[in-house]
Amino acid sequence: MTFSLAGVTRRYSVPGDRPRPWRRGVTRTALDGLDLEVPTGRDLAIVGASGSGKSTLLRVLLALEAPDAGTVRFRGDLVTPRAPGALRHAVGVVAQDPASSLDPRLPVGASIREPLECLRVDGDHGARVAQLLDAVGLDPAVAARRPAAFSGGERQRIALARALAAGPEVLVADEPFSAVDPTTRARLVALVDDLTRAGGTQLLLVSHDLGIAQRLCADVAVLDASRVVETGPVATVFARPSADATRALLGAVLPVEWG
Ligand SMILES: Nc1ncnc2c1ncn2[C@@H]1O[C@H](COP(=O)(O)OP(=O)(O)OP(=O)(O)O)[C@@H](O)[C@H]1O
Repeated sequence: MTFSLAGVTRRYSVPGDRPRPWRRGVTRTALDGLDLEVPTGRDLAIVGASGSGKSTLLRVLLALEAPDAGTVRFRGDLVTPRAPGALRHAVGVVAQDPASSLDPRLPVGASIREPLECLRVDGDHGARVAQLLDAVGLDPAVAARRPAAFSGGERQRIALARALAAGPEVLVADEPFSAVDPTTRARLVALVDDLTRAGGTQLLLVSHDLGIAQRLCADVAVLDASRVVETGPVATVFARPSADATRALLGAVLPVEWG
């Protein structure tokens, strides 16, 4: 198994709605005894309504946050924020908001180079940055520019280049195609497909778009109210959903009509 999550609960304390001095903190349960197994080599899409816990699941799975209860294992080993083990080296991450993963003060070439330096990857880092920019369809000469000089779609390409820089075994991507127009999105989806296949990289994708989930992943996990309610091969789950939440997601896809 690449990841195994057992009985994972994650709660947040947030200020209540009432004005002071009556305000009391309330607890929000983002993950509630969640179980999930991610077999090695099977690309997995995580889908679910807004607020179902998808981004929290990724943060806990990446050992960026500790669960309040339950365990997270990466290739059989227990991982925590203090002891992430092999996880940090093996996984590349594309955040929901590409702007947030790129330092606005750094030229994008330096941002892409950073994981190569942090993980002490051998070889000519300048040549690797040029190769990565080329692979995501950008002119290597743009390495000297800062993120503000790029469009949203270009920043997503740069974030992808950075996530793939050190040749990760797993790419974890949280809604990486959300901030772009449909044509750019289709190009980015094809790019992720090509680059993960070429590098033998396993993909773990959070997406609101069921079509993209189906295009890129073999398996799907459906989240509802802080738990995984259904998992299996995408084709089977979408053709014969067993959970109400899956049926609701499938029913909410707007058909395109023409002619
Ligand atoms: N840092 C936080 N502090 C307080 N509450 C949080 C925090 N992060 C998440 N939550 C709450 O946990 C629940 C799950 O949030 P999460 O962002 O994981 O959902 P999601 O499925 O990724 O949603 P979306 O599809 O809208 O991104 C929500 O009720 C959210 O408000």
